[in-house]
Amino acid sequence: LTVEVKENSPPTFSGWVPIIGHLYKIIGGGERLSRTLFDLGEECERKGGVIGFYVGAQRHFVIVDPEDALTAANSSLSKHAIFKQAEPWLGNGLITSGGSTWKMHRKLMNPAFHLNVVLGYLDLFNNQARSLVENLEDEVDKEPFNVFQYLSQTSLKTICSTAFGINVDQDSEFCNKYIHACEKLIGIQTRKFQNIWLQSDLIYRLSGFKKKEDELIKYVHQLSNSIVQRKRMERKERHKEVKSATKMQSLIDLLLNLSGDQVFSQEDIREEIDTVIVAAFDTTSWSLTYALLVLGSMPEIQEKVAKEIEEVLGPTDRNLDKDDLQKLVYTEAMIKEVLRLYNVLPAVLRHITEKVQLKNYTMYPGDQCMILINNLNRHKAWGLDVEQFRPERWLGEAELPEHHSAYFATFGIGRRFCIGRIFAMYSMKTILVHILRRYSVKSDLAKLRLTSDYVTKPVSGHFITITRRINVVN
Ligand code: HEM
Repeated sequence: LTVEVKENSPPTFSGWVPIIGHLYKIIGGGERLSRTLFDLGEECERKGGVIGFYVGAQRHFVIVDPEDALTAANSSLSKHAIFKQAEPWLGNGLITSGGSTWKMHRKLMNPAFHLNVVLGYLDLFNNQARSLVENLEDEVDKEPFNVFQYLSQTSLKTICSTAFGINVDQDSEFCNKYIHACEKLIGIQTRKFQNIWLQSDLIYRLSGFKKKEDELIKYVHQLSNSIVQRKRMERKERHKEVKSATKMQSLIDLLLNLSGDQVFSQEDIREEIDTVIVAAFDTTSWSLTYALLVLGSMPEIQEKVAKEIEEVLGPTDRNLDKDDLQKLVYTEAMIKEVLRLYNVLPAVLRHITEKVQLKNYTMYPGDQCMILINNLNRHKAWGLDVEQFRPERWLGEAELPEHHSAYFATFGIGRRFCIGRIFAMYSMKTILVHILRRYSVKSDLAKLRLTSDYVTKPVSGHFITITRRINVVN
């Protein structure tokens, strides 16, 4: 009835009890999970950067030490047990797979996320941003509203029209239901992980969760199936095998070409589409929501961004191009600072398959590992003002911590870092510029309360108001 002490074990998180370990600290809903993640991070920092957290007898290494985090992320590429819950939905897509499948798929899919491919989507980013700004007209000078509802539609339509080449602009109702279904699925699967009795097939069925989950999965698979069908038909009509050996093909063309070569099965393609869609739209739209919340509460920063936009784009309503994106340095710094302080994914989670030597401790096969992004992003190496929202820190190398890849973990760290990072940055920048060119935003960040459904999201305090800017061209 004691913790099994393996060689080189880290200190144990407080509150361990026999048999269940710390399990009782995660049972419940999202706010409970959020609280525990926060406590884990705090205690881990106090105890030197690595601690042990036990879900029953299952040991988790909780890591906030940047050097150990990088070692762990690079030497353990298999995903944590929580991702098992998502397999009926995402199968063996990039997020859930490990080992040789992940290695092969990642290598083959990398070219579709290359900078030049993303730059080729700029017109589509602009189109989606324009249509968002038009839709936001309904909210001008009105009561506070939930901007996530608009941003999630835009982010979903953006990923569909770019990486998958299909236009779902007219299907707003389907998009709404799709977004809602993904949110529900992530919620159900996180609760299943937290509340261990739900992991019994019998109880899961009896609780009604299984039926709900099956219905939701059937619904979301409609989109990936229809993407494959539509694209296959299009290609047939055009007699066009986009056999380009170049790096410039969209993800759907790349996947369909690989299926023609028998490298990817029909199932593999569907799983990768489902994976990329949810990985892209949910993270991006919450990050944009946080950006607007921050700007709405910090008028001086909002005005600096607006001024830069006017200087770079001039008094026109034109689309942003590649050069504009490069010139918008303060806007980019502001987005990075939002991502640093309001990271949407709380942790990088891994399953340990081989012995891994950290600085002072050893992880063994069968252990799980939880690298806390929030704590890395707020490491003392950022300086005394680490908690302060200060975009200027991104404007010169001198202000950034040395080796800052491990201190900025919002997109993950090590070899499994986010494949869509460039896509995310460019699409978010385009959307924010279009919004801020036309509107001023107001919000009250002090009221923000967060929860964790694996994705960190607000439960309250996230509504904004908008007014039209004076002296803007459009
Ligand atoms: C602000 C937006 C985003 C954030 C904060 C974010 C964050 C992350 C994080 C933390 C990981 C996990 C890394 C790990 O497990 O080590 C990840 C993985 C991934 N992301 Fe993103 N992401 C964002 C946007 C996107 C976009 C736009 C796409 C696609 C266009 C995308 C596709 C993926 C995929 C497919 C993976 C799995 C990669 C792998 O394991 O090889 N993400 N992302």
